Amino acid sequence: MSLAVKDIEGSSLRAVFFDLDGTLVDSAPDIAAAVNELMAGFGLAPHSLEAVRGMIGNGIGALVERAFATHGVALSRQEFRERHATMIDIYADNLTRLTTLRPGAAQALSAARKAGLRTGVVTNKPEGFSRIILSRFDLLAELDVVIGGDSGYPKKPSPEMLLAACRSCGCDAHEAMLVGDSAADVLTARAADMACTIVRGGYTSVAPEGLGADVVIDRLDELEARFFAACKAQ
Ligand SMILES: O=C(O)COP(=O)(O)O
Ligand SMILES: [Mg+2]
Repeated sequence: MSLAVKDIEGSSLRAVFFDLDGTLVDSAPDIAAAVNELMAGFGLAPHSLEAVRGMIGNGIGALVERAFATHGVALSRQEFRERHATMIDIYADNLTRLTTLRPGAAQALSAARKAGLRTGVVTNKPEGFSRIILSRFDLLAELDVVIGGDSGYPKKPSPEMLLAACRSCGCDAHEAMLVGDSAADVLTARAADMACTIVRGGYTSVAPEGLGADVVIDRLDELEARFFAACKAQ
């Protein structure tokens, strides 16, 4: 266990930031439906839900590239721009049709608030889409900050989005934790010198234990007893 996690278990935790896709929400079914509508438009076969889960986490652009590359199609810059725009249009109409909240997500956020922590979402998904999804699940009001892949910072695994979330919550990286589901999240937290917890069952091709996180949990509502309770006692 890293020094950072030992510290925050000792109640110096002031903020908790969550990844969105695969962490707070299971959005892969809507993303897969949109990707497959895009594929069909180009006469390409649909991808399985499992395959699409493996393409999520580095932004919609990376997802579009991977979806075509898996069919052996390399896109020119112009083709990429057009298909990315089409994907955005398709997905915009289907953000919460099949998407569900991951178990314990709402409980974890409200427990963090009750413990007096600042809260945020740091995701590679566009910020506007993220806000719509969070609002649909009544989570937007529980958040101090939402930073998306188009909010003006380099995407995860660059640490900038996470550091911007810290600034906006008035805390230091050592006083915060990132809760995520994938390698991108662990790399982002490491680059920001922040503790990282991974929740099982998200979108990762590597087993959660192999990602190098400080802590691995089964469900988000484990965060309360593990980390937030000590803050409440302060
Ligand atoms: O890849 C995306 O668009 C978003 O993924 P994230 O919420 O896991 O960062
Ligand atoms: Mg994720």
